[in-house]
Amino acid sequence: VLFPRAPWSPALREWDSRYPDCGGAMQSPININTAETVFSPQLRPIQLAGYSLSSKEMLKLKNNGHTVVLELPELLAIAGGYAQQYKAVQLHLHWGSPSGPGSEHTVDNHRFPAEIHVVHYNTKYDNFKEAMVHPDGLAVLGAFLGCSALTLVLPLADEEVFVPGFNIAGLLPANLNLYFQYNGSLTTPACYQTVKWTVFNQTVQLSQDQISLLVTTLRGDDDSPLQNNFRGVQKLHGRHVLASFQ
Ligand SMILES: NS(=O)(=O)c1c(F)c(F)c(SCCc2ccc(C(=O)O)cc2)c(F)c1NC1CCCCCCC1
Ligand SMILES: [Zn+2]
Repeated sequence: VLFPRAPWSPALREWDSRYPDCGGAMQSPININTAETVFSPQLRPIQLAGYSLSSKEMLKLKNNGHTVVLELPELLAIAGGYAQQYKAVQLHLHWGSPSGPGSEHTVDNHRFPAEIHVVHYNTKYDNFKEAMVHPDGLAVLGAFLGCSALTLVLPLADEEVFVPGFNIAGLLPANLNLYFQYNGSLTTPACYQTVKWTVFNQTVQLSQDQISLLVTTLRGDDDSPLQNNFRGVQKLHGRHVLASFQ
């Protein structure tokens, strides 16, 4: 296991003592206060390469006790919007419960039903384990999941299933030009402060029954329902959030 099981109650401060970066000054997620974002016209549209996978590719979908993870082939890459090349590692979700939303980032203190993270690593490093400890090592594309129709294959099984490849770009908003960008961290121990975050402004639509199916079907480590797997928002400590739009 890469990281010991991260206890999801945000109240637990034990992360900081066991993982010093978790108490650092560049932590994620954050609340994005749109009145304080800095419009940066030099931010180019995010471009995805290799995201449309043939159904001959089989992808492992697993419940790792904290979230549902879809492992991605390194074919997928960010081809625009970042200064260096990043290749995909995996995507996973954060969600709430039948009684409340569960995105990790908030916008003007609004929490969305759920949030998808597509994690990539900088190809100047040999692999993501090497990359994740370097400040320019990781790039995560985050998108808010709203409520309307979307066909998202989710593991109803507890452990792992294989699903045929599909167009992973369909899990991200249609408009990749409107986004926020800031320097932050992994939102789970060891909270490495090595992530350049892109959070899209447009939400991706999911059907309500699929959201509720997600939050009630997956089981956590101790077989309790896996819900509210989001970390509380962290202080900016003087960081600026850039916006690709006004
Ligand atoms: N939002 S996030 O990107 O920080 C993130 C989370 F918030 C996450 F909660 C997770 S899952 C919790 C960490 C974990 C637990 C078990 C296993 C396993 O048994 O294989 C693996 C990982 C999780 F996997 C990730 N992303 C991973 C972080 C771990 C290693 C870096 C590269 C993959 C992205
Ligand atoms: Zn995440």
